[in-house]
Amino acid sequence: MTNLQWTSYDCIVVGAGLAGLIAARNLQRRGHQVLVIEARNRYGGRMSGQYLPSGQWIDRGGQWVGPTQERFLALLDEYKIRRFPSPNQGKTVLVFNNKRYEFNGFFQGFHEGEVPDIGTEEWQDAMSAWARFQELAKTLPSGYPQSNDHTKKLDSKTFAQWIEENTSTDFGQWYFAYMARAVGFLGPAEPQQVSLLHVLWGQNCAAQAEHPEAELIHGGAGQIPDKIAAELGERIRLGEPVFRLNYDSAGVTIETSQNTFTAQFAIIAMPPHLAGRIIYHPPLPPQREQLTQRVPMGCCAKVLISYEQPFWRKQGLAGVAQGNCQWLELCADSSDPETGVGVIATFVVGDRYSRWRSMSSPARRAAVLSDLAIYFGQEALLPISYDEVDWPGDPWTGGAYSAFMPPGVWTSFGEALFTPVGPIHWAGTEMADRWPGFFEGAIRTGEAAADRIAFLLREK
Ligand SMILES: Cc1cc2nc3c(=O)[nH]c(=O)nc-3n(C[C@H](O)[C@H](O)[C@H](O)COP(=O)(O)OP(=O)(O)OC[C@H]3O[C@@H](n4cnc5c(N)ncnc54)[C@H](O)[C@@H]3O)c2cc1C
Ligand SMILES: [Mg+2]
Repeated sequence: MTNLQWTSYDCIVVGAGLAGLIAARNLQRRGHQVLVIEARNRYGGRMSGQYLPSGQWIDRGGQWVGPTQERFLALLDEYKIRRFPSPNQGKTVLVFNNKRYEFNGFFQGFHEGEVPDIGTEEWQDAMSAWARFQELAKTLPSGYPQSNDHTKKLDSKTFAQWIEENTSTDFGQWYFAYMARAVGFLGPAEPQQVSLLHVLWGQNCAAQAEHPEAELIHGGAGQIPDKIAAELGERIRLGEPVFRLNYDSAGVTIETSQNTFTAQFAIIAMPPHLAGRIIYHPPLPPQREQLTQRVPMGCCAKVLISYEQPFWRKQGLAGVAQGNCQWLELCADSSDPETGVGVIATFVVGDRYSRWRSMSSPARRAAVLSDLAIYFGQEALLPISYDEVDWPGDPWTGGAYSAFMPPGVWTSFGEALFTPVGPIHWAGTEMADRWPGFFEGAIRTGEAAADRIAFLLREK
């Protein structure tokens, strides 16, 4: 038997990630009685930071912000949190099929600056396919993918099929696989796992060309959850997984591992597959049940490696590297100029992750450092700290950076992603129609859920 709590709330928010915290804060600011229930013993979910003994911060979850992420920028301004440009002065390293290139440019779908010396045919192959990819993305209207003949056709294909049909060189193929795997395109995912429609949609509403990784945050994004939580005070309960939710037209009864709470409304603010693990009574509509069986999280670990200094700069390198090395396809300089410590953030993704995760901990570390040495030289072998964040192994997230849609999911079940069920409303970055998969998307869905509940409470 759990404890029945006699206070009844206007709204209970389940999940104290960024979306849930924003929803609860905004409702409380309007004078509503809210309660936030969080499974973990910390706030923030995928927004999570840590200070190292060197005084350097690292973001174990998300870290970057870009110029068109308006709501996130506004939040940073509101809490007077300072930003700095992501360090990118110097040459980018590309390693492709064991050959190493340095060039004064960068590509991430779009291309800027110098072209790597990869071969004209290879480069043209990638660039012309990229132009076709953008054209195809433009054929979709804005907003969530709707179901019609055109979208169904796109949703019946994997991204791997499209790559196969549209590129003719090894480099061209890798260019797109890298976009799906290393950069994300919402996921990330191996190209054969993700719907073509999903990556086209991601290109429209969360485009790399808008530079979502333009800036970093002094002290890290991980400081933000505590600031929002401070405003909510004792309205947040940590370490209480919600496992059951009963509902009817009058409201919800929510059971955690310790207590039972009641409210007029609930906002479930977490990735869809985790929302699907709660037992609902009565059962949710079949459409929603089917959806949450089909929305996997990206298979990705984040690794943060720090050095006494950003040593790569002495060699004229930017600390940005990309390529088809054995383990790491993307590395980014994440050093805060105010601490002087050098930090590389990198990711082990997809099938690489699965192989890597099955190795011993010393072997995993050696694997990451040996790839870093290929990109940046032998000094990479001597870090002052090494942190792995195994998001797929974390039961309260289940992967990184976010969920993605396999073929057929958007057009058959997509609507259930955002459709409320009686007093139950949904939030979380996965259901944003602008910057899904990013902090910005999480904030937007938290704000929208709070607006809707505030409106419904006024109507009651
Ligand atoms: C490695 C990594 C790198 C990323 N990089 C960036 C980046 O650079 N820039 C960017 O903008 N975004 C980035 N992201 C994405 C960003 O972190 C997320 O989009 C955002 O934090 C998601 O917030 P959310 O509130 O929607 O979900 P979450 O943060 O996942 O919050 C869900 C919460 O629900 C809780 N929960 C789950 N089940 C239950 C239950 N049964 N009962 C109670 N509570 C429960 C969880 O513990 C969690 O706290 C990254 C993410 C990762 C993991
Ligand atoms: Mg979060």
